Amino acid sequence: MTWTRRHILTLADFTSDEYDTVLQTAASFREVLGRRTKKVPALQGQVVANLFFEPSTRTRNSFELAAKRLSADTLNFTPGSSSLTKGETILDTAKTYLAMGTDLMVIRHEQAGVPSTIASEMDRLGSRVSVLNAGDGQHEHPSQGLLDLFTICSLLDTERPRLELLAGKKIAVVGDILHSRVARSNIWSLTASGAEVHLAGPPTLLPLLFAECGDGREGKLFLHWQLEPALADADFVMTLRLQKERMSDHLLPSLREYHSLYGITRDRLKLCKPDVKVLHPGPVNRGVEISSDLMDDAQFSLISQQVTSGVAVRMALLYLIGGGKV
Ligand SMILES: N[C@@H](CC(=O)O)C(=O)O
Ligand SMILES: NC(=O)OP(=O)(O)O
Repeated sequence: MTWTRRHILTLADFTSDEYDTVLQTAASFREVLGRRTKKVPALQGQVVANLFFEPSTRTRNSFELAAKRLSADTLNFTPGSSSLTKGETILDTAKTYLAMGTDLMVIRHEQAGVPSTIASEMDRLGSRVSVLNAGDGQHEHPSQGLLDLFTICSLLDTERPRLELLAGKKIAVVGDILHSRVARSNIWSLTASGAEVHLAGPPTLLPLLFAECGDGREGKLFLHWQLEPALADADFVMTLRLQKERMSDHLLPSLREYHSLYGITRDRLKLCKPDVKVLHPGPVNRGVEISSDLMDDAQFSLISQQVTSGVAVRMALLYLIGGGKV
C-alpha cells in the first residue's frame, strides 16, 4: 500500500516492509530532534487537526509537537469547550474541520470504530484527508504499538532499528488485556516481528478469544492466567494499566490483590532475563500494575524512552502520510 494519504486505523494490515519504513523514518527524525533547530519544512502549509474526544496527555501532545516539528499548522479540539456541547454530531464536527482545510485528522474516541467511520465519511465526500487512529475504545492504538516497537528495536540497534531484531525474543504483556487497545496493536506488531508474545492477566481480563489470530501467527501468541510462566526468561515486560473507565462490572476483588498477583516488581523481574526491560504505555497507576520504585529505575524502565520515541514515530507517520518532503 502507498503511504501518501492513507488512513492508519489498525496495525492488523501492516506488512514487515511498512514496519521497517516507519522504524527507519522515525530513526531519521530522532536525529533531526537531536539537532539545535529540531524543525524541518516537510509539511509546510498542511493542517493537522487533533480531535481528541477522550482524555490524553502523551498522544495528543506528541502528535501536536510532531506536527509542529514538521512545520504543519495544528488545530486542537477539546470536547468540553466545543460545539459538541450544543448538540453538534461527531461527523459534523469532522466535516467542520474538513471545511477549514484540514489535511490530517488525528482522532481519539472512547468508542471503537469512530476513527474508521470518520475516515469512510472523508472518503465518501471525495476528500484527501487522512485519518490516524489515536486510540478508539478498546480496539486499537496503532501509533502506540509503533512507538513501543521503535523503543524496543532502538535498544537492540540504535542506528538501524528494524523488525527482524525481535525474532525469537520473548515479550510478556501483562494486565488488563481485555480492555487494552495498546495490547491489541502490540499483538499485531510483535507477532509480525517473530517475537514470542506471552499475554498474562486474571481470567476476567484475559478471555480465551485471544487464543487465535486466525492468520498463522498462533504459534507466537501464548496465554497465561498466572504471571510466572509469562515472565520466565522474558526479554521485555510490557505492563498495562487497568482500564477502569471501560469496566462495567466488578472484575477484580481489589487493587491490592491485583498488585499482589500481577504487579510487576523488582523481585518478580528475577524470573526474567538479567537484562530485561520494562515498558508501560502510560499513564501509570503507581503501586498497582508496577511498583513505584521499579517505574523510576533507569536500569529496567523504558517508560521515559517510550514517551520520547512517541515524537519521532508520530513525525514519521505524519511525514509518510502527508507526503512530506525534507
Ligand atoms: N494511554 C493508553 C493506555 C492507557 O490509557 O492505559 C491508551 O490511551 O490506551
Ligand atoms: N499512552 C497514551 O496513549 O497516553 P495518553 O493517554 O496520555 O495519550
